[in-house]
Amino acid sequence: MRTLQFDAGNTRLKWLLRENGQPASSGFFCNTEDWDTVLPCFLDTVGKLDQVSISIVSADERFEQIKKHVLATQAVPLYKAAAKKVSAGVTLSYDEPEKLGVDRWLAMLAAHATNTQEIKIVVDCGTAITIDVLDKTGVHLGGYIVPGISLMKKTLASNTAKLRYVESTDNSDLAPGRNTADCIHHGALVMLLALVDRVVAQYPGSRVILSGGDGEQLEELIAVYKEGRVSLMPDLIMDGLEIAVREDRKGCAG
Ligand SMILES: Nc1ncnc2c1ncn2[C@@H]1O[C@H](COP(=O)(O)OP(=O)(O)OP(=O)(O)O)[C@@H](O)[C@H]1O
Ligand SMILES: CC(C)(CO)[C@@H](O)C(=O)NCCC(=O)O
Ligand SMILES: [K+]
Repeated sequence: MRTLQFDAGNTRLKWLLRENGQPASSGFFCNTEDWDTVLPCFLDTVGKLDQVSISIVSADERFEQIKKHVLATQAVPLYKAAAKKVSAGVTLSYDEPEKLGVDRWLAMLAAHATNTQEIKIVVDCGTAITIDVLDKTGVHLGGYIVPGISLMKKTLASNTAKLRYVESTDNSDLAPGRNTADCIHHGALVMLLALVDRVVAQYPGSRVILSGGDGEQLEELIAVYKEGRVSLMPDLIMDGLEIAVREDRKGCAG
């Protein structure tokens, strides 16, 4: 069984190829690339697939674009995940589940499936940063949406005369900056960490489950990391996508 998974975010289209459920290879395309050129090439070289599944939070046209190229190159079912009120032991707090970003939903499914009997603080550090709180029984208590690190810095650059966008330098330094670049970069990190630490402090004994493009640089900076209560799970959304497909199959069979 060969499954190709896509996680289409607002910055990148990530893919993961699984052989019999196990990750075999992975990569990404940037949203700024010409997908009409890169996707057909990629789908031609990836080999025969049995299934393609997708989590998408970027524009609907992007889904149509991926679908067009998948169906043109592979005779496979394409599964598009959507948030639900209840599935795989997770109960969503939204009255309108379809309004929740599917990436958040899938991250919660995968976090709950770790089965650790702890409150989970699911932190996904992508273009936007989302924090979702799941109680021990899988009930979603709610969440937060804030700009991601790059977005915070881009916003400063595009709304001021004297600030320019700066790439991160020494990531783990949280000291007050002594030049503009450090003031901006350390400021973004401290803001984000203050938020995460504050949410964690509200739920004693909770576990932080961390994912997304900027997840790794935050891991060791989160206060409860020292207590062994941070789990970096880079494939969180893809793991959630596996669970969602499995649950949907069960639903069809039953
Ligand atoms: N190779 C890379 N290309 C682009 N961004 C990267 C890369 N590696 C790390 N990043 C960081 O990852 C962040 C984007 O994270 P990610 O790729 O998870 O976002 P995304 O999936 O597009 O976002 P989202 O799912 O939130 O819409 C950027 O802010 C950037 O700092
Ligand atoms: C917040 C993002 C952009 C994070 O990728 C995504 O989950 C999304 O577009 N959500 C829709 C709004 C919501 O989740 O309430
Ligand atoms: K994401």
